Amino acid sequence: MARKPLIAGNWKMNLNHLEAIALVQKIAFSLPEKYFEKVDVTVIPPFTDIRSVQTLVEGDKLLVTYGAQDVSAHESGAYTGEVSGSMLAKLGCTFVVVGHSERRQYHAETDEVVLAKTKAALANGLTPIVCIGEGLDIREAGDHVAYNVAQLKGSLAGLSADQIGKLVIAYEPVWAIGTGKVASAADAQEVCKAVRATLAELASAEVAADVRVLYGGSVNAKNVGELVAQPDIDGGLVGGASLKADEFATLSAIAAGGPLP
Ligand SMILES: O=C[C@H](O)COP(=O)(O)O
Repeated sequence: MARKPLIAGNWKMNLNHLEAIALVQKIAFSLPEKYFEKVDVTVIPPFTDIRSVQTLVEGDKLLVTYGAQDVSAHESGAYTGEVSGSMLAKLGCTFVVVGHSERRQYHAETDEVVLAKTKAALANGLTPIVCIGEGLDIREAGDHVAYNVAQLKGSLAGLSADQIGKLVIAYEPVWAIGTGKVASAADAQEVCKAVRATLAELASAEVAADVRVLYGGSVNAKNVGELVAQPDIDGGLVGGASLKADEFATLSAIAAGGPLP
C-alpha cells in the first residue's frame, strides 16, 4: 500500500490561541481541497491553543488535522501540569508527538517513559509520532544507525504488531533541529531505511511497509522535495518553517507532488 505523505508542523512553545487561529486560517486558505488527497497536513500547537484550533477546524470543516506535543503516561489523577490522552482525544486531536528530543533532553524522558506515553496515546485512539534521533557526537563517531535502532527498540519495547502499525516514526537528528543544518537526503534515508527494517523485525514486513517514517530537522520548502523523494521518507516533522503560513503551505504542496499554491 502506498504511504500517503504526512507534513506535521510542530509549533513548539510558540503562538497564543489568537495567533494559532490566524496561522491555521492562512494555511487552510493557501491549500485548496485537492492537495489533501495527496498529503496529510497536521499542526501541533501548544496545549493552550488546541481548543481554538478545534473550533476553527470543525466550524469551517477544514481538512487540516491537529495534535499535541506531549501526553501524560497516566490516565488521570494527581499529576500536576500533565494532560491525559483522553483529554486530547476529547479535543479531537489526531496525533501526539512523543519522545521529542527536547523532551528527552530537557525533561529527562527515557525510552521507558516514551513507551508509556506511546501506550497511553494508543489507548485513547491517538496516533503517536514517536521521535528518535542522535546527537552530533554519535553522528561524528559513525554510530548513528545503531543508536537510532536501539532508541527505537527501547521506545517500542513489547508493543504488538497491531500497535506498531498505528504509529508514525520521526527521525530527527538533534544536530539538525533548529540549526539550519539539514541532514543530506542520503543521510536521512540511511536512518529511515534502518527504522523500517527495525519495524519489520519488531512487527512484520507488511506492517513496516505501511508505517509512515518522517524526517525532521531544518525541513523547509527548499529541501522537502529531495527528502520526500527518498524511498523510506514519508514526510516531515517541521519546526521553524511550520510557523510561516506561506512556507508551510508550499512545502506541504511539494510533498503532495505540486502544483505550488
Ligand atoms: O519537531 C520539529 C523538529 O524539532 C524540527 O525543528 P526545525 O524544523 O525547527 O529544525
